Amino acid sequence: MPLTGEYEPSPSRWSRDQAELFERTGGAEGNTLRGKPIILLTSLGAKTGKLRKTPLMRVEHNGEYAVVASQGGAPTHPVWYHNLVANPLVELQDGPVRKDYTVRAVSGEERAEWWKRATAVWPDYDEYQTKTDRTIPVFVLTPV
Ligand SMILES: C[C@H](OP(=O)(O)OC[C@@H](O)[C@@H](O)[C@@H](O)Cn1c2nc(=O)[nH]c(=O)c-2cc2ccc(O)cc21)C(=O)N[C@@H](CCC(=O)N[C@@H](CCC(=O)O)C(=O)O)C(=O)O
Repeated sequence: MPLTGEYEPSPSRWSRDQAELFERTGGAEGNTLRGKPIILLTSLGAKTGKLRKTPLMRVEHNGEYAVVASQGGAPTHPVWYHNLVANPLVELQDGPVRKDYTVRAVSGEERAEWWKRATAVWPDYDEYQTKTDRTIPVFVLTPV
């Protein structure tokens, strides 16, 4: 059941423009960052209940995805992190395919496994982790 609500564009122009181009073209355009594939995550705002759309690196394995709340190694989590904690039902669009997923934060061995997959796509995640004391959260999305 797709998420319903009013879309609230991100104040981050870079991310908003890519999210809107990706969605407008059914994932045919705006689908990479420095040549690496991205996905579009739609989450429900933890405070506003509005639909938030966030482009993130595409980390996929056997139909599940991981999203990494890195925000470039900033000292705080990206705000969308709080949406996934509060509302662990999201939509993820990969190319033209958009599906519903349940979300869970992973830790320990499972996180290490997904972290390896994530850095295989986007090696910069390792560098981001050296820039901050916070453990960068990794969420795994399982199709509903
Ligand atoms: C600017 C801020 O964005 P953010 O949610 O912190 O997310 C920051 C970034 O992670 C986001 O811009 C990502 O898209 C950046 N980004 C990646 N960011 C990552 O963290 N990881 C990635 O792998 C990643 C890849 C990527 C690829 C392409 C691209 O264009 C951007 C990419 C934002 O949208 N703030 C809103 C609030 C958004 C929100 O969700 N509000 C909640 C409240 C949440 C709460 O505070 O409880 C609500 O509506 O209720 C505002 O200030 O009004």
